[in-house]
Amino acid sequence: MDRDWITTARTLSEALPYLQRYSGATVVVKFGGNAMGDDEAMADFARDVVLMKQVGMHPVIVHGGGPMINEMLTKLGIKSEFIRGKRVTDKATVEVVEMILSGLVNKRIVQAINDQGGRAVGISGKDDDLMVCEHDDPELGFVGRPVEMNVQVIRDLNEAGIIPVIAPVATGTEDNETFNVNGDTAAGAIAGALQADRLLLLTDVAGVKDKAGDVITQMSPEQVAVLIEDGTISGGMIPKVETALKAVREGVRAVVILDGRVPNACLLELFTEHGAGSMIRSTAPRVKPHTR
Ligand SMILES: Nc1ncnc2c1ncn2[C@@H]1O[C@H](COP(=O)(O)OP(=O)(O)O)[C@@H](O)[C@H]1O
Ligand SMILES: CC(=O)N[C@@H](CCC(=O)OP(=O)(O)O)C(=O)O
Repeated sequence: MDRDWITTARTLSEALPYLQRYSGATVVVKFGGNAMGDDEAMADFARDVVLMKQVGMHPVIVHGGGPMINEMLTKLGIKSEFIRGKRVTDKATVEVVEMILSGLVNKRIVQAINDQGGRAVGISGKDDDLMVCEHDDPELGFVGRPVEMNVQVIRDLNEAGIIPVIAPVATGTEDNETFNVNGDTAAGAIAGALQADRLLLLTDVAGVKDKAGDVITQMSPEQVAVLIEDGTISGGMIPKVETALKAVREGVRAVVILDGRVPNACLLELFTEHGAGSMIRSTAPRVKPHTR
């Protein structure tokens, strides 16, 4: 028989313990704008997500779209800057953010999943008051810090066989304000509220790197604090690791930061022993998040 088929059958067979372990598991996947790539890469990602659902997991997709927001802001002549990995967001900027994230990016992912035979529904943090925010830091403007999570809508979609695709835009606690939420922060808050089994943060690097540039495969919360303090972790990696720490404190079993540009990144992480990237697990007692 053709050796390729034998290898395929063996690979499927070797996946059995992982399929059993993750049956019924909730896995929140943060799909970063830099990890998205072209239509083919998007289709690959979508196929992994549909496969996860098919084998009995509950994948929940929270996406970013920073590069797409940058492109539109540049076209419109609106300047933008980041502080500790978060975009300073004024009124004009938050309108562009909502348009790009809830519109363009969200629907592209929804369509890609549906094209692979899945049933995806796109929502934002505003739908059913999923994510209610307060101002994160006054100098960031309309950047939200989630303070109340209402994740029943996600559970309902999961149970109905639907894959939720969530844009990180949220409602404020007063005046119907719209908040721009960092995609990692939103994914962490959703994973915490769902008490997810895994949070995968897909990005454009192989994982969190140490001073020498080598990926750190397992990290403790104490180690992360030191690496931020001494500047080894900077820019967009700061909200990622801060999210990871908060999520494990809130009860997420493990968070993995990995390269979403690698083909079948999610499947490699979940269904093989070749899981790559940096894993952060809790050592501290769990703190229940505020959730409905
Ligand atoms: N210690 C580090 N290890 C890996 N990446 C780092 C580190 N410190 C800063 N970074 C930067 O963080 C980036 C990932 O954050 P970001 O660009 O916001 O990704 P995404 O768009 O996927 O959310 C990497 O491309 C890298 O430039
Ligand atoms: C507050 C804040 O920084 N919001 C992000 C939201 C999008 C995002 O997080 O996109 P990536 O995951 O692709 O970086 C922004 O405006 O870029």
